[in-house]
Amino acid sequence: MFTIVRNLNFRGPTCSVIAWKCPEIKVTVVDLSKERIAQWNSEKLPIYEPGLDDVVKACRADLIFISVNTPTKSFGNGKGRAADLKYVEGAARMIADIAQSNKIVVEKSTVPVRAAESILNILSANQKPGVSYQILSNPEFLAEGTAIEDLLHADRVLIGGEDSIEGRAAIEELCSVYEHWIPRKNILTTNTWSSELSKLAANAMLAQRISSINSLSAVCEATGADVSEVARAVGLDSRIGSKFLQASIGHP
Ligand SMILES: NC(=O)C1=CN([C@@H]2O[C@H](COP(=O)(O)OP(=O)(O)OC[C@H]3O[C@@H](n4cnc5c(N)ncnc54)[C@H](O)[C@@H]3O)[C@@H](O)[C@H]2O)C=CC1
Ligand SMILES: O=C(O)[C@H]1O[C@H](OP(=O)(O)OP(=O)(O)OC[C@H]2O[C@@H](n3ccc(=O)[nH]c3=O)[C@H](O)[C@@H]2O)[C@H](O)[C@@H](O)[C@@H]1O
Repeated sequence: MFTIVRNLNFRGPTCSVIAWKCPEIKVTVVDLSKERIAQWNSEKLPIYEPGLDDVVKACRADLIFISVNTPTKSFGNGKGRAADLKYVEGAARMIADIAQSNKIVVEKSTVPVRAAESILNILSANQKPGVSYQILSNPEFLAEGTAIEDLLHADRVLIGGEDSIEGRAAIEELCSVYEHWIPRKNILTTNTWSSELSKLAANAMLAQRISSINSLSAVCEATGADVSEVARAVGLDSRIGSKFLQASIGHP
């Protein structure tokens, strides 16, 4: 999915929040799927959605967000484990094809570390004269069901980029969008690989907590302890914290 925001490109809930918080910015979502386009055009989603062709042809974006799906590979090396980057690579080829001026390409999809390098390789291999690229990593931390709340009151926004004059300028450009509603102190800037890895590390640590409390719930059953009492007692330790300590196969 691409979204052009006064010359930027974004994903669903994120771009809705940007459209709301940044009235001077024009937000346009682009998706390969006609069905998705129709959904964005439906009454449920409050943003205007022109067709993919028009947007691609008129692509004057300065910032382009790649927020495409990164499913688990279903064949080849890493089958059943690794992320399939074919949609990310397809999006990069599309950008290389349409770019007429310098672009900041923002990697919003959840990707393996150094995916930004693959994006840059694709863009560089198809680079036109007078067009240069900066790649930023800006992982999404929202959870489904609380997307808007997570976006509006994000604990932090993470932006990773190249440590160069151009890289830092690109980071600043993206910071200026988020600063419409996120306090600057909550916008973290890092190098590209730290940002990519932090997203995977956050997901892994959240999963570990659920996994640990679920294991403890088996111990509770065997011993007569009550897992919610244990979770509360453990979570009140400020070093541990109370979130993500609900044992279950998935709570509502
Ligand atoms: N959904 C969530 O709660 C979160 C998702 N993420 C990550 O964000 C990324 C996107 O996730 P979702 O939005 O849930 O996936 P999704 O599968 O719902 O949407 C991806 C969209 O990208 C479109 N697309 C694929 N290639 C394209 C191209 N070249 N040009 C234009 N559109 C293209 C597809 O048609 C699809 O509609 C994934 O990497 C996911 O891991 C990260 C955090 C939270
Ligand atoms: O990278 C992603 O895709 C997202 O993955 C998770 O989000 P998500 O999987 O949508 O939803 P969660 O709220 O994390 O819940 C995951 C599952 O764990 C369960 N859960 C959660 C918390 C808990 O204490 N116990 C528990 O069983 C939930 O019921 C749910 O079934 C992370 O929370 C997001 O920050 C991240 O952006």
